[in-house]
This record gives sequence, structure tokens and C-alpha cells, in this order.
Amino acid sequence: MDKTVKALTIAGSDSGGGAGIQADIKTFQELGVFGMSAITAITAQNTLGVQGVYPLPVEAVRQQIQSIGQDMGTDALKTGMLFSSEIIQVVAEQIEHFKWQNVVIDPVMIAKGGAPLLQEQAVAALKKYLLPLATVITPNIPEAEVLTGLTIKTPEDRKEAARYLWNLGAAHVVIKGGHGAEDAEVVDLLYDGREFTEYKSRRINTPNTHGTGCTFAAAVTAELAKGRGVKEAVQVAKAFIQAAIENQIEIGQGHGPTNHWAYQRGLG
Ligand SMILES: Nc1ncnc2c1ncn2[C@@H]1O[C@H](COP(=O)(O)OP(=O)(O)O)[C@@H](O)[C@H]1O
Ligand SMILES: Cc1ncc(COP(=O)(O)O)c(N)n1
Repeated sequence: MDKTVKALTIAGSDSGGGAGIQADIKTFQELGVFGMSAITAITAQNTLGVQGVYPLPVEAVRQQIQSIGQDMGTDALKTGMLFSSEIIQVVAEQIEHFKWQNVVIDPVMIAKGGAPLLQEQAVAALKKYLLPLATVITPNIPEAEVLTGLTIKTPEDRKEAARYLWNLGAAHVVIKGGHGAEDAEVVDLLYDGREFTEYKSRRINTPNTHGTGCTFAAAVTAELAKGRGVKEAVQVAKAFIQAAIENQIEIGQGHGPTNHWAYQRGLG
């Protein structure tokens, strides 16, 4: 068993560097975890949007995961953009084959600019094959609405959505609050099947929130890989993403990326 803590991201490539496996690997590294990746799709992307989406052959996804499982393995993993039900099924099959624990499912559906990153018909596969394997699922509010069919407007709606997703098999649910009303506070809600925990922070008024969900989920993954419990992992992820958003780096002309080194450099 290697002493070095490892984490795997199974997600899309964001040429713009702010989201996808690029955000994940940067976040793993900043949290002292050795990062590995299995790429599901290539996107041509910048801060203005997504200019192209090129899913990889299913066999290419399977083989990348097998290469990791047959040698180094991983202490935790996250999924991001998975694009199709075929890719979802292969990913679920490999997670079960290698009996991997500490599974974070970030149900990426639409890029901030509005481009679809998950085929509509793949939502059912995500719920059927991946949700039951999730240690934590981290939907934003629109993703939680798609997964549950509920309309989420109030704090009680968020709790109902969290219970619904827990009943679908996710061991923990985090309903992220970034898309909530423009309140002064951004509240992420964790549910573990018994109690709710709220993680609150000051809402930063900025357009530079490209990759916030990926970065948050990657930080949860890294902390689980280190052996932290879910509550503590979410606590660290919340502080990580707050620092990453607060300490803005002005890149591009649209929705810029977050600052992945802010947390570790004590800028938080
Ligand atoms: N403007 C903001 N100010 C502070 N935190 C934010 C802001 N927007 C998002 N967050 C935080 O970033 C993380 C990702 O949330 P969200 O943006 O809703 O996810 P996604 O990127 O998947 O849409 C959450 O922890 C959320 O609280
Ligand atoms: C390849 C890829 N994966 C995920 C996202 C979502 O990013 P966000 O965290 O801003 O919703 C993205 N824009 N591109």
C-alpha cells in the first residue's frame, strides 16, 4: 500500500484550465494529494463558453481507469462531466470492480455558459448506476432540480431535495448554494440521512466563478483521500473555494476561473 495519498478524477478536459480535470488536479495538488485522471471528453472551452465537445470512445475511458486500478489504485475519486449513459455505466462498473470507496459524484450537466455537458437521456443512468455508489453527491441547485424533479426555491425545498437524493442511495448529499437567490450569504447544505449541516459564507460579487463546483468537489475528494470524515472534508472544501473565489485572478473576458492557490498561500 503506497504511503502517498492519491485521488482520481474521472471527468472532462477544460482547455481553459478553470474547470474539469485541470481544476481537479490543481486542487488535489494544492491539498497535498497525488492527482490522477481518466478523461471522459475533450472540450474546447474558454471564459466565454464552450466552443466544442468531443466525447472519448467508451473503451478509452474504461482503459484509463483500468490502468490506474491495475497498478496504483486510489484513496478517493470524483466524477465530473461524464457526457453519456454509456460512459456512466463503464465508470460505475469499474468503481465496483476495483471496490473503490470515497466516491464523490459531481453531477455536471451544464457549463456556466449554458452548454450541455451531459446528454439528457444520461440523467437516468446517473441516478441508477452512480448515485448508489456515492459517498457524497454534490449537485448545484439546477442539477438537484433535474435529479429530483422538484422545484427548489426555499431552504425547506433544499432539504426535501437532499432527502430525495439520499433515498436514491447517496450516503451524503451536498446541495451547493451558488445558484441560490442573490442573498448576502451562500449556504451549502449537507445531509447524512439523519441531520443537516449548513456551511455558510459571504457571497462574493464576481463573474469569475468558472469551475467552482469542480473545485469544491475536488477538495472534498482530496480530504476524503486523506482519511477525513465527510463533515470535515466539506468544511475544508468550503474554505478552499471561498479563498479561490475571493482572491480573484483576472483571466479572459468572460466568466474567469477561480484561484486554486489562494487557500494554500494563506490568502483565504
Ligand atoms: N459568488 C459566490 N461567493 C461565494 N461562494 C460561492 C459563490 N458561488 C459559488 N460559491 C460556492 O462555490 C461552490 C460551488 O457552488 P456552485 O457554484 O453552486 O456550483 P457549480 O459550480 O456546480 O454550479 C459552493 O461551495 C458555493 O457555496
Ligand atoms: C470539462 C468541464 N467540466 C465541468 C464543467 C463545469 O464547470 P462549473 O464547475 O463551472 O459548473 C465545465 N465547464 N467543463
